Amino acid sequence: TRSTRPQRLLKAVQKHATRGDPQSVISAIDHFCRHSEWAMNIGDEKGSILDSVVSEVNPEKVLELGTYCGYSTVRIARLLPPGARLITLEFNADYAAIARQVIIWAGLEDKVQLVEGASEDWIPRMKEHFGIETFDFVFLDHWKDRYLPDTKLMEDCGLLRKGTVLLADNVICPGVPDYLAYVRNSLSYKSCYFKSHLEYTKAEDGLEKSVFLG
Ligand SMILES: O=C(NCc1cccc(CNc2ccc3[nH]ncc3c2)c1)c1cc(-c2ccc(F)cc2)cc(O)c1O
Ligand SMILES: [Mg+2]
Repeated sequence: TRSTRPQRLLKAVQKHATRGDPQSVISAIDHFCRHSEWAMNIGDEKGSILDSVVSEVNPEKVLELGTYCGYSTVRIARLLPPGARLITLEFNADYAAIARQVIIWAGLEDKVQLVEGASEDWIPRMKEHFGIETFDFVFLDHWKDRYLPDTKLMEDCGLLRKGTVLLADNVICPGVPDYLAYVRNSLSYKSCYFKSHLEYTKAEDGLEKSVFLG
């Protein structure tokens, strides 16, 4: 049967990127998505904003909600200091299988733990299962109707500390209005918007950066 888009994206990485070279993996995926098939990676324009926020935070403990093919996982993990750890959650088993291979091709498997399952099942288990106290940085890029409930769940589970940075993709397109209203009106967050474009297109999109104030 016909291959899937994630399978074709992985093939492009294995054909054009150099093993162990994260930047070449990023470039190969961006080239594939611009010139062959659009895919819902954060992309190079929003990806540069992600890079600057990660570099500013310099996190030891990172949570990513929504791995997809591992593009943003690679973008984040390549910037982490030695000993830092990224846990990435992916509900879709087919996406997870591709992402594992992309992360290995980039040579970042030692920094990344990819967990298959739903955020609502795994967020309450972060402490006992992964020995995580709190996260320094959380990247939200999963189902858009889960951003708000999962943020509240992370608060309730004590996974956020004074200064934890949340960065949310797609706050304009597809949009996460309930989440935006919450982080922008809550006294527990300092929030700001980074205007950009939907990956590989001219449509408006952006990232919302929200610092938890405790
Ligand atoms: O919807 C999006 N992404 C989320 C998503 C989507 C599908 C499947 C999954 C399954 N993965 C999953 C689910 C639940 C989970 N719980 N915990 C982990 C976890 C993981 C996740 C998205 C859409 C567009 C977009 C599409 C079309 C268009 F025209 C414009 C824009 C652009 C994006 O950048 C996007 O990020
Ligand atoms: Mg996204």
